[in-house]
Amino acid sequence: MQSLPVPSVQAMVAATGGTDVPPRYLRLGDEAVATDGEAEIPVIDFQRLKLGHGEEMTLLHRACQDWGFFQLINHSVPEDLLEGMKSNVKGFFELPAETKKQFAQERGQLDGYGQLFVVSDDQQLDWADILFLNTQPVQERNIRFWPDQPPDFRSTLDKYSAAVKSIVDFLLVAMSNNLGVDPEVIADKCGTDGIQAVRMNYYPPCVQADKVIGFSPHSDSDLLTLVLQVNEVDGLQIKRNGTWFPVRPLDGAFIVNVGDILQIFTNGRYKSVEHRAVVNTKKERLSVVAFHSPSIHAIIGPLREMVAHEDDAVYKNIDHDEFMKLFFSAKLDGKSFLDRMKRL
Ligand SMILES: O=C(O)CCC(=O)C(=O)O
Ligand SMILES: [Fe+2]
Repeated sequence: MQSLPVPSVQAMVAATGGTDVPPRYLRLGDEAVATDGEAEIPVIDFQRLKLGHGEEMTLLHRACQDWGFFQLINHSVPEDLLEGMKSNVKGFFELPAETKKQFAQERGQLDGYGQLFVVSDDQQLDWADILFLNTQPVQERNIRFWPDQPPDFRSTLDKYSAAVKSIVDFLLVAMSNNLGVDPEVIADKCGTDGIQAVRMNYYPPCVQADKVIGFSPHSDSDLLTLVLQVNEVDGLQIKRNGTWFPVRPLDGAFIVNVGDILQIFTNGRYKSVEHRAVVNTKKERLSVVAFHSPSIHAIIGPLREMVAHEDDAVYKNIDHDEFMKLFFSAKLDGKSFLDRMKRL
């Protein structure tokens, strides 16, 4: 795994609340967490997509261009695997703090329990109950940080991550076809060492839920993110045309976010989605978020096939390694990070 900038003491204290890892919410002040009605979020049926239905392909293309976001009706991950993943994640967060701390992140690394990857004094912390694990490439796994409790946590995450990755691989081929790009182009960027990381989020309830934020507005830095909501508590919101909308996941559906790298690869044709998470006054909320990125050795920049003339490139070319370091040292602030990737 690449090493990250070493966090300042101030950032570390902010990130961990000292030696403990207590829930600690970021107050919003007068900024409201209110949303505005419901949005008709695109729903894509994975089965129909696999069967090559033209309508579903068109829907997918529109969703990526206009929303950067859709729900994916899942027909591929078996129900018992989804349920197993949910119960293992719940089980982990219910363990005593002392037990969870055995899997605490180490400085400069991403894997493990906690928020040490908050490396900038400027990047405010939302809350601290996170377990982040690199799941692909397999040789980059740091099993030392994979909980061995509940007992089948590791084997379940192993199966779940493989199942989710194959959905993403399929979606990237369908998207390439929609864009008129040879699917091999993105496949080559991922190579045999495309990155997948799974972040498990636990948002404790907060009596002043309307005055705090669970996860600050941001877009994901990757190609595609698949989110699984673990319990019945909603909290994810997306921003569309300047307005925040709540997301109510359909039963058995994944939420799919277009990430910044896909926006960059497509030179802005596909748009990453700005989103945030709010919390509940009485109930905790849990989510499992799987991020998918190219190989760490790939160049991040507009694909040649997406740029008619060199001058049309909106974004610069940057090493993935450097891109990640910049991302993890930046403040979570809507889509401002992506703006910094623009050519001058
Ligand atoms: O908890 C959620 O639903 C979303 C979390 C999120 O956006 C993330 O982990 O990047
Ligand atoms: Fe996110």
